[in-house]
Amino acid sequence: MYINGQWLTADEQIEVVNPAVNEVIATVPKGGAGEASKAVDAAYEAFTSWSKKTAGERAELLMAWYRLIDENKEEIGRIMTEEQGKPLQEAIGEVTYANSFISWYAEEGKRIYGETIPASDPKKRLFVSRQPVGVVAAITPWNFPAAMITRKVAPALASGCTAVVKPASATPLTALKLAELAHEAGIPNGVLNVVTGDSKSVAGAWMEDSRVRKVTFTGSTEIGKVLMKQAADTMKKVSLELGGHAPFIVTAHADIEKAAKGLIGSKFRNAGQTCVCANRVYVHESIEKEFIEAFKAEVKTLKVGNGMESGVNIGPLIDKDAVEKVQSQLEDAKSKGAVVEMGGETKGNYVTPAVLTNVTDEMDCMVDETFGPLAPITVYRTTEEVIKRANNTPFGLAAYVFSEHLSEAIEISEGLEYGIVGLNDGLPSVAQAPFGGFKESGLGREGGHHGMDEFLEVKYISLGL
Ligand SMILES: NC(=O)C1=CN([C@@H]2O[C@H](COP(=O)(O)OP(=O)(O)OC[C@H]3O[C@@H](n4cnc5c(N)ncnc54)[C@H](OP(=O)(O)O)[C@@H]3O)[C@@H](O)[C@H]2O)C=CC1
Ligand SMILES: O=C(O)[C@H](O)CS(=O)(=O)O
Repeated sequence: MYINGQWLTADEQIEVVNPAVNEVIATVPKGGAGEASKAVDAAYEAFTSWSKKTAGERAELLMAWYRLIDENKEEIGRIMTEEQGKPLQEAIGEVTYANSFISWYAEEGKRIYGETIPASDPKKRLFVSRQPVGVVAAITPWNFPAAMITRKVAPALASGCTAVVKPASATPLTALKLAELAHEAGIPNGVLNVVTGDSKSVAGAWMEDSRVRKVTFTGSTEIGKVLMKQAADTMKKVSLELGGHAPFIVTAHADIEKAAKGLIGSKFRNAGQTCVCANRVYVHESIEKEFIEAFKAEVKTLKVGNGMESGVNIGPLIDKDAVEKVQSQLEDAKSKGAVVEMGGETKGNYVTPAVLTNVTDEMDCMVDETFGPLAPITVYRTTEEVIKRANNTPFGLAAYVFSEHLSEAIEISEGLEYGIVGLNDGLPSVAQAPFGGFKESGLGREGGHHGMDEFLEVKYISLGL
């Protein structure tokens, strides 16, 4: 654990397992409520001086961190592949993606503008400023061990906030490496703290602590709801990036090859373990066979294996529970009439990319988040039908539409109840754009100037002359 610029241990340890080979590769301290509170002490103490630095001074330190991360991206990538499983090139790509939040927010921190408001009383002047909220608690998932941390910590620190971070227990090593580089970059003690350990004890202590003014979480909707309820006791600001169930719509006017490649990118990134992965595919009946053949041809090119091997596209899932969930959805779909066109074989934590056809909305994979390499394809007939079916879910994070017909594409995009729409684009996530969901996919946005607002309080100053 990295608290107040110090590396701390604990009596108990948490084992870190390489999902590719199911072997323990490291242990990290199992912190609890005591360490959690110590981290808040440090962050609270550091807040005064850190928030009084100029945005330019904070930006310089963030960019020093950025440069060290960039210089070490291969090493960080290897750490990530070994603890999370994603192929090395994809892991290095995530480090670059994670770093883009640091560089983007280092600059954005210099643009936290206020405003003056014309007074209705000539003897008054009205001002509005935006100030850092204070100590931020960030709780992050295992599927993007670097990006889900910097997507929170970069805007928090750039705005003048300080942070306490609890990474997923499955993937703490990446977080600790990022902390080591932050220390080396000269980010002052207490500004960034990383506590590894029992999530309920660590997060529980943070949620009860009134000094923590903001909680930002990425993970399951189930845990997001727990945190939202806990936040109410001390009225913390809340940002939640939760589960998804993305529809992927291929219309009669789609560029078939572009759609097939777009689905490969959306569905099989991180072996299907992202909250914005296509989870159900709706293909217009008129192009069903043509699209399925094009998609299967692309799937055949995917290589499954240990992420450290060159040329591997699909690594292992995070653990056996994840494999069992995919297997369960596959068996359920088959029992309800789905045809397995290819894939779905399992060995250890590996699952070969599966393509299902003859799918109906009653199958579990069309309702529950898969978080694995399973592509269920169903057909639709009208635009009205597909919008209705695509929206028939409690989730609302990402959706995809492939159509070369402008008015059709706009009509569907506008009709979808989702925070992110990939229009002829299977990979929409970038640092400069707002990422977040409608409905039970979350609250708030990360990325872009919207993502900075999550760490700011608006203050109105009325000056009597
Ligand atoms: N919208 C988005 O951007 C994303 C959403 N997700 C969603 O998250 C799920 C998969 O990720 P996964 O990591 O398993 O999600 P979880 O919600 O189980 O875990 C996320 C984080 O929350 C912690 N946590 C678990 N239980 C509690 C608790 N009771 N109180 C406080 N913190 C807790 C975990 O710690 P520990 O590891 O120690 O248990 C981990 O750090 C999927 O539903 C996926 O869709 C995932 C990534 C991105
Ligand atoms: O954890 C996730 O799934 C990420 O939010 C997806 S993305 O931002 O990397 O697209």
